[in-house]
Amino acid sequence: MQAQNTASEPLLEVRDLEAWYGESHVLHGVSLDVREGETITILGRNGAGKTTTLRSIIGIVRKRKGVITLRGQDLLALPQHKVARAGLGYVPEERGIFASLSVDENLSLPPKIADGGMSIADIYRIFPNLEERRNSPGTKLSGGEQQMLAIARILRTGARVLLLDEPTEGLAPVIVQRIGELIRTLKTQGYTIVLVEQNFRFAAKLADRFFVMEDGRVVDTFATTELSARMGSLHEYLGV
Ligand SMILES: Nc1ncnc2c1ncn2[C@@H]1O[C@H](COP(=O)(O)OP(=O)(O)OP(=O)(O)O)[C@@H](O)[C@H]1O
Repeated sequence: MQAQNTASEPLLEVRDLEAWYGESHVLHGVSLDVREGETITILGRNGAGKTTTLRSIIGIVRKRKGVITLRGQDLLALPQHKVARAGLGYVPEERGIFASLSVDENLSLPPKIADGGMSIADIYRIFPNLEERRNSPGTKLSGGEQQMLAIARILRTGARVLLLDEPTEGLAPVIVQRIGELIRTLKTQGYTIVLVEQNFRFAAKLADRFFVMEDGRVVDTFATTELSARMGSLHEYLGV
């Protein structure tokens, strides 16, 4: 069947994705898709395979099978550095900033992968707290500041599709709120966002659609408008 219109076609599509760490078969057929400008959230218990899904998309996990396309381009065939160049930015759970370098230095280092990356001035406009800390080394930043710096670094590159792994983990509620505002700002600027979250209440305010993972598979998907009707089954999947 023909697609009805191009606007609803996925920008990023993952189909029947399987992945392995060595001999350990971890993903058993993950299927999900994200449209341009959309925010999706991947939910699931610890060990369900959420992080592995992001790592497989970005190409850190190399032993994979299935289909991953971005704007129709086959990402499975690309070496990792070319995946980033296709316009994907990944913020890992461990944040990956340079601890010994200052905020300014961290923001000066990311490679440009596409046009439209934010300037350092743009970054400081949306992260005023980072500007106040611009000469502080990464080690001296709070968890929330580190998270913001990790996201800011990706925004410097020009990536328009952001894969964010548990950005709120371990952060105080007031900082979680700040991260939520930031993601909302990015959404209004047209970024496409894949958010892995355990904090369901946080994700509920941001996502357009949800994908629920269990044992290396997507077992449910629904739009935010269906959320209240799904609460019962979600409690079961997530054990919350
Ligand atoms: N480097 C690794 N080597 C071997 N097995 C791994 C590795 N990383 C994760 N796993 C296993 O893969 C499975 C999926 O883990 P993954 O980190 O993707 O889950 P997750 O849903 O992101 O959970 P969490 O919220 O705990 O990070 C788990 O069984 C985990 O133990």
